[in-house]
Amino acid sequence: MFEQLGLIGCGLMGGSFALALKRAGLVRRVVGYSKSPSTTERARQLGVIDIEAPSALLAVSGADLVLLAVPVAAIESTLKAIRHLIDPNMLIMDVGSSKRDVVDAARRVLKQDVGVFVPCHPIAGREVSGVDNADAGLYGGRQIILTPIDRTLTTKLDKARALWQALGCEVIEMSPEAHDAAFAAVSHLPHLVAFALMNSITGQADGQSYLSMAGPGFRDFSRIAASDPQMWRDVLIANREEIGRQVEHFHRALEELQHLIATGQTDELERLINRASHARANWRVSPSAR
Ligand SMILES: NC(=O)C1=CN([C@@H]2O[C@H](COP(=O)(O)OP(=O)(O)OC[C@H]3O[C@@H](n4cnc5c(N)ncnc54)[C@H](O)[C@@H]3O)[C@@H](O)[C@H]2O)C=CC1
Ligand SMILES: O=C(O)C(=O)Cc1ccc(O)cc1
Repeated sequence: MFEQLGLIGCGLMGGSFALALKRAGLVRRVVGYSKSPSTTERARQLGVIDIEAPSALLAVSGADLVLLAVPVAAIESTLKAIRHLIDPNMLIMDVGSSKRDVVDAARRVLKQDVGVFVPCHPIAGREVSGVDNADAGLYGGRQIILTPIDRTLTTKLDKARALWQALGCEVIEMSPEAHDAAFAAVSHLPHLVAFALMNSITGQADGQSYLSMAGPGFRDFSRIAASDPQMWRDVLIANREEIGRQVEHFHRALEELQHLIATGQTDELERLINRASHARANWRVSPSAR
């Protein structure tokens, strides 16, 4: 049981975390801060937070648990804003979609106090953002990746693991580097491709007319293109090296298919589609992707 959650970033992820914690009876009170005062006010009106804080520092004052649920490019400035009130009794976590940049920022800003920070990435979320979409059930049954570093205190890591498990998550641990390599492939590239697909169609003279005829396959494929622009701008920039590698792999795969189509190599084309089809059919849907 935590006395006080200091929530910085009262949006989809932060708001859902606060609601989940409250529903599980794991927190006595939630003090929240978001950059825009109207968002913080809305979070209180919705019962996501109990008290509005006028600054990140004041949200952290008196907290034994702190969650940073802001876009990844805002993590460093947020840590700078709160560092004077960080004490050894606190557990500080984030939910950012990239991890190397986040741990680098935490090392730079927190220095000898970095051990209280446990970097987290819930493989839960949606293409919508904002506190109005906050949902106490968002995390249940999902995977959560923890990316501790050498300085992360074992006591804090254990506490973070127990907390996410109490919210019904399956906890996985890996290095920030391994995380960023994997999620460049299975999350960041798919979002990038979805953005590119939408722009490629809408950039054509008849694009709107084509879109008006699209069916369920297009709907499934393109859903994530509606995701939050600021959040994704930050993630794509933060993990640019790994994403660059994945874009090259993807280019090669696309060019190979394009070549087979252009040259009418039906057998080889079918072999490659067959490979993709089997891989997708045999993909054991993890809890986080259900
Ligand atoms: N949306 C998703 O599906 C997932 C998002 N994430 C990560 O979660 C984090 C938050 O994303 P969402 O909740 O989806 O975004 P959101 O836009 O719903 O919420 C972010 C909140 O942070 C506030 N904010 C922005 N800059 C701030 C600052 N400097 N100080 C204080 N508040 C600030 C915004 O006003 C907003 O209320 C991001 O780092 C994202 O990478 C992780 C997993 C899934
Ligand atoms: O909308 C979806 O299906 C997602 O994939 C949500 C999501 C977005 C970003 C993350 O870092 C993790 C999950």
